[in-house]
Amino acid sequence: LSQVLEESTEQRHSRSVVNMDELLKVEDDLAGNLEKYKEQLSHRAETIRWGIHQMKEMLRKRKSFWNNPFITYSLIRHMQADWLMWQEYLKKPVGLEQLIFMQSRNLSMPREHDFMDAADGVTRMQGTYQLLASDIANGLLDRVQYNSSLAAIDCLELGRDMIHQNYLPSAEQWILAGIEAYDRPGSQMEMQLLRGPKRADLYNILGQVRAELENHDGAFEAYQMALKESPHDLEIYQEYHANEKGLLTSPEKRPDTFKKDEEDEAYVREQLPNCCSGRCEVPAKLRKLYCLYNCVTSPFLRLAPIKTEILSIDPFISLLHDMISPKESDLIRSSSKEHILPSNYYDGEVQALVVGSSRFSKSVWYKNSYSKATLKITERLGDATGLDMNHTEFFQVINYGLGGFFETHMDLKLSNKVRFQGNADRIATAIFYLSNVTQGGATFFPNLNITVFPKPGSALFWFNLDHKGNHQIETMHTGCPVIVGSKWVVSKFIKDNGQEFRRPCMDSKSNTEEFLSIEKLIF
Ligand SMILES: O=C(O)CCC(=O)C(=O)O
Ligand SMILES: [Fe+2]
Repeated sequence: LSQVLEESTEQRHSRSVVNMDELLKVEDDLAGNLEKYKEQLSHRAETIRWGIHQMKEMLRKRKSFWNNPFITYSLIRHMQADWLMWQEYLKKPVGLEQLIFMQSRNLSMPREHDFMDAADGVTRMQGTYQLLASDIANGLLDRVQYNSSLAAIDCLELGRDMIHQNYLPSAEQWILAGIEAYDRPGSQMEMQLLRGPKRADLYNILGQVRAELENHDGAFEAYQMALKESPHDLEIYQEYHANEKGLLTSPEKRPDTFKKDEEDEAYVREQLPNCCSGRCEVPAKLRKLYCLYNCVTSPFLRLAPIKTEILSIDPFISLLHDMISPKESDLIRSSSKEHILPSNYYDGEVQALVVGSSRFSKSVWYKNSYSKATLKITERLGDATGLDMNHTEFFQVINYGLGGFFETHMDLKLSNKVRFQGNADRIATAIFYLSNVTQGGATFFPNLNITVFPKPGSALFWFNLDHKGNHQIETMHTGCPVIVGSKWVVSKFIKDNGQEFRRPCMDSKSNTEEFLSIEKLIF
């Protein structure tokens, strides 16, 4: 439990963009701190330059007037005292203050798991939207070209992450993208050359990956290139030599493994549905659906009907428009920033709440009465759905960052067996969209091929249970990875206990007079 608590209170920088401004502030402070170090160094260089100049001047004079007693005196004084002073001066460290400042910021710096989270975000995005490593590295994301790119070191680290997870074909593509990044203008900066990786390092790792993939030809070629870049590197030479021998002993090569294998590149494709991009065909039965003004589920709606799009009739899924104003969205987003923590979920295997890999986001729960904005949207949701908002769970404000997602799941908590013993479950779900997402981040129903892209102000609403109280398995859904942007949603789970008079249990849909819930629109 202590581990869970510790994990959930940690920053987990990659799981949301909410605290990105804090991170940018730390980066800004650190750069300022380094600048101070630079100034102190230049000041010191300036002092030394001045000192040398003075000494040379004096030396010239002393050489010409060496027999002058004053000169002799001053030389002795100088040699006895000034050089001691210089020793003290050189002993005085430069940058100690800046080092202490840097160390004081260590706690707010991203940790290794943040870095791994970020790498996971990129590969999840890559897999879901079927992106090529070289495209991502060049800023081409799911057919949209951005004015940004990854440096060789970023590609290499992603390649290493793939090696670590044993996804070698994908690793190969990332390393190739890294080699390509080297040839981009501006990439040969002194700092980059100093920090590495060197081109030879990239070719060397490429050789290792290809050898592992039993692509000996390719490995040999990579080592050759590595040696060309760094001819005196013994380690590379040994690898090269080993492969040369390997080639001689196994003449039957497998040239096809050397080919760029796009299938393998998107290795995580299976983990998430591949229609997050919304380009999949919608089933025929969903194509003829319609929109209408709802003025029936509450008397207030006669004055202010709610624009409602029916996305599916059975199970009932709808998109409700103008459900939350920009001002209310802003209020909820800004007030949640200080409370939001890495999202957790119940893991059946360990029987505990965990901050794990099924959800990459940050979130916080709020009562209906938390603020004016939550009170208002509670009321509006009650009006729009006809359900009793006294029987709901708290609102959950969620923010998704880089590659942020919510793995495919059902919102239900109980099995059919337990549900009918009087325990409350989630009869319906509403997801309010509080922001635009530049790219990606749809809510997707894989069993129906319905993809809903966040539109600020609208709310997605569906029933998780049918009229007899059974699971509606088709309502299984995914929060698709965000490609670019920040996704803000508020979810609301509506309990079944308490809705008996709004959405009564029924055997057939013929008896609908007493029906108050939103399905009244379609029956
Ligand atoms: O963020 C989304 O699109 C889905 C969120 C969700 O499924 C949930 O909160 O249960
Ligand atoms: Fe959900």
